[in-house]
Amino acid sequence: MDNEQSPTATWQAKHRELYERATRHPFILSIRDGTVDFSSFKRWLGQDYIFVGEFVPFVFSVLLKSWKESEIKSDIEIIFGGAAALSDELSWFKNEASKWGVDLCGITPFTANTEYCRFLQSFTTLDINYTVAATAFWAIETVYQESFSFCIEGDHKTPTELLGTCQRWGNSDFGQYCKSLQQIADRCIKKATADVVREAEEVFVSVLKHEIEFWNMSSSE
Ligand SMILES: Cc1ncc(CO)c(N)n1
Repeated sequence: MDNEQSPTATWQAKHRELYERATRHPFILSIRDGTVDFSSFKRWLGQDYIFVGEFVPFVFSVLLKSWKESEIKSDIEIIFGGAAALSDELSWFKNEASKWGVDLCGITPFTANTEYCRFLQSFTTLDINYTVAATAFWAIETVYQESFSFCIEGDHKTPTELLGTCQRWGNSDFGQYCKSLQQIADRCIKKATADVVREAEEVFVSVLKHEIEFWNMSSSE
């Protein structure tokens, strides 16, 4: 894709170092090379279940904003698809947790998770505009897509027990969905005022930082 046509691709390049730290984190690399500590994986699983619980109102708020602000019907359909998939995602977490013996009721969120969830909550107010929220949504999904697809690409040694997890976010349909979210964000950004564009870029950077902290939290005690 031509970078001039895609503001988000420009930001991915401009913030390359941060982007790589989010999408090629040591935790992800340890899954890919098979050295991952399963207790870290279980910690990630329990924490991410809490995160996804907060992600539900976030995604629905993006859906509501697109309903109100976007004249493009396909935007609404794509975001609605993402929202509708969350019910299945929460069931997946419950099922996966029971396989690993993780008790989802007894989990307290760690600081990095609480802070990320608070960040998500800040988007649900109506004064955050669609462009900024759509950028955050795209970035959040894309970090997981790029991270987990790397674990099932090429010469990986990802443990069999973790393949399902990696495929959940790493599969090519999810990749296509992320590309659709990117097109939505790009189209909004191109039409936005300079202030909104600046805010969207800041939000992109914040998502990367929160994702890095989330991986750090999962992989260390
Ligand atoms: C922390 C985090 N980021 C992104 C996603 C993707 O939905 C997720 N489930 N959790």
